Amino acid sequence: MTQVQDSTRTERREGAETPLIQLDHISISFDGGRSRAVDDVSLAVARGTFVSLVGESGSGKTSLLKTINGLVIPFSGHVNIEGRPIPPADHDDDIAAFRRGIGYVIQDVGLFPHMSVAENIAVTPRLLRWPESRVIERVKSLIAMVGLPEDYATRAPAMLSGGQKQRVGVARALAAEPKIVLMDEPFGALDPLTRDTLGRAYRDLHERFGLTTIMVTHDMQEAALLSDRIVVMQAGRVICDDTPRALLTQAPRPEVSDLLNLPRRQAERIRAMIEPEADPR
Ligand SMILES: Nc1ncnc2c1ncn2[C@@H]1O[C@H](COP(=O)(O)OP(=O)(O)OP(=O)(O)O)[C@@H](O)[C@H]1O
Repeated sequence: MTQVQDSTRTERREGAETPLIQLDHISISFDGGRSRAVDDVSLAVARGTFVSLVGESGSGKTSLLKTINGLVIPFSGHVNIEGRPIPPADHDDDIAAFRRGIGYVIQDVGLFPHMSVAENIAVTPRLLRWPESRVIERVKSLIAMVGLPEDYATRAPAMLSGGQKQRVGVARALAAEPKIVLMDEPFGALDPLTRDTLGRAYRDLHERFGLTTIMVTHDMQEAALLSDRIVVMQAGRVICDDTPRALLTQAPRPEVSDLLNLPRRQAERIRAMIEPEADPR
């Protein structure tokens, strides 16, 4: 898990079958077409792949992510999941059912404050009218899988730390056995150690459940350590789409190098504080 993901695994997956998620020439505009937050982006994601969307603030990552669960409607272009278009936004029941099939984890996890941890995790299975025994079993196993003690099931969200809330958020997103999980800066508000631990725990769940995950992150190290594929966006366009290994070993364009090299430059600056003679500036 702490290793850079092997590119051969991704290539095998990418070639194996029809993409689970297909974005074709997606453009997004919030002002009726005068400007574009996302500009003609196409992306095919094979089943089982973990993709990170990275890029500077305002580059269109969140907007693009939200087209996959229909929270943002593209100005032009098509989104297909398993070869089918997503239901129209005005078909309330269809779009609600469709969204229940996609896990969604956001930075401010948005747990229902009046519900316990277990009740929060159970929301979607109950909406889907799972038998209660199955709901209870699922909640119990997810609480264990995300690394929370069993007796936290009855706690209110207000009694949890940020990292614990985020674990509940992950459990809730996985509760109804989605095939696809979308994550928007899921671990962004956490301290670096918790962030690393939770990221690796999530990657294990991604493998275990055979998920297809798309994660927006600002952290290139996190993207490199967790993903099979990194998509770099700039000003609404994709400027790079490759495996972490390829990105780290080949010479990408300068905008991408800047993002990739930041952790190394920071490490060098810290080293220079300790050993002034090693100052790279
Ligand atoms: N609901 C909205 N209404 C108007 N403009 C929006 C809306 N959502 C996003 N935008 C604009 O679209 C552009 C892309 O925003 P988006 O949130 O997708 O970028 P991002 O790469 O996810 O940024 P960040 O990393 O800061 O979250 C920005 O210029 C933003 O201001």
